[in-house]
Amino acid sequence: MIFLDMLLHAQARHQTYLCVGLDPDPARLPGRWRGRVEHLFDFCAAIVDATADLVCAFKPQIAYFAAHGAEGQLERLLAHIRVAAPEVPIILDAKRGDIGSTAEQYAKEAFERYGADAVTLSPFMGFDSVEPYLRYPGKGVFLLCRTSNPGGDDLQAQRLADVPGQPRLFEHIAALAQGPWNRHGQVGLVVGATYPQEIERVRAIAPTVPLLMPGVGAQGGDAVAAVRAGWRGDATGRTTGPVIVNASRAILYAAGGADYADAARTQAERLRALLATATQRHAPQRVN
Ligand SMILES: O=C(O)c1cc(=O)[nH]c(=O)n1[C@@H]1O[C@H](COP(=O)(O)O)[C@@H](O)[C@H]1O
Repeated sequence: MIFLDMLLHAQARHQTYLCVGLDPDPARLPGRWRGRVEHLFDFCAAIVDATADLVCAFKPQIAYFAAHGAEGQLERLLAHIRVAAPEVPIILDAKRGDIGSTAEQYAKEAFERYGADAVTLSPFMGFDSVEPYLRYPGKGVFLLCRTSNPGGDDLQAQRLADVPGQPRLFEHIAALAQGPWNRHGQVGLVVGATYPQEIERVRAIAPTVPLLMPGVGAQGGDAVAAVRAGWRGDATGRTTGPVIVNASRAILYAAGGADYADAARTQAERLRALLATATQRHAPQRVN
């Protein structure tokens, strides 16, 4: 199944906009696993098992594994998600961006080595740095647009004097993602839940692309405002502009002891319910 269909199907089936980010920090592992890199997989797999029916995506962050030479555990984790939650798409958070020949290798890593359904990318180097990922039919890419961090403004809010209307950079990225860069419906955007006004603006420019919205929980973003700004549906409640709200630390480290997976589930349930209030008239349509 292609990424977008998987996403909409998981959203409808699990009645959720929640994505759990898998960012395992060895220093924050529970109990006797604390500081022990060899337990990154065990920790994340338990989180996956505890939350699989509450999410529309999982988003493993590659740096949390690569920093410790634990890519093998990341491979095992993706394989585990496939078995434990075959209906849930996996967004590999890698934020790659490089010339075409190198991008081909990164695309191979994301889609062939790890078997992800989508990947996060920086659009900074232009379309030829994104195109190698789009050669994988049905796979998704999420371009950084208006990121969740305050420093995102440094570049993303700058106006482009040579583009008609002098849009801000993030607005121009949104227009590219909705239009010329999105030849086969594979492109989405990353917009921080910390900036609902900018989400509103991005949605006006890019009405149908999926929006990945990190920044709730630890970064203090307003989850409900973000969904209200980003989600679009028709009169029947069918999603026409999907949103995916990511939370990592708020769920992973909801408790520091043996009950960490139960606590993660409780947090995920709370956040899922909160997100549902944002589109109360139109919960994702249920499918079997
Ligand atoms: O691409 C991302 O996922 C991303 C983009 C962005 O603008 N801000 C952002 O926080 N992220 C990622 O989303 C996750 C947020 O983690 P928490 O703040 O713990 O929920 C991390 O994995 C970040 O790398």
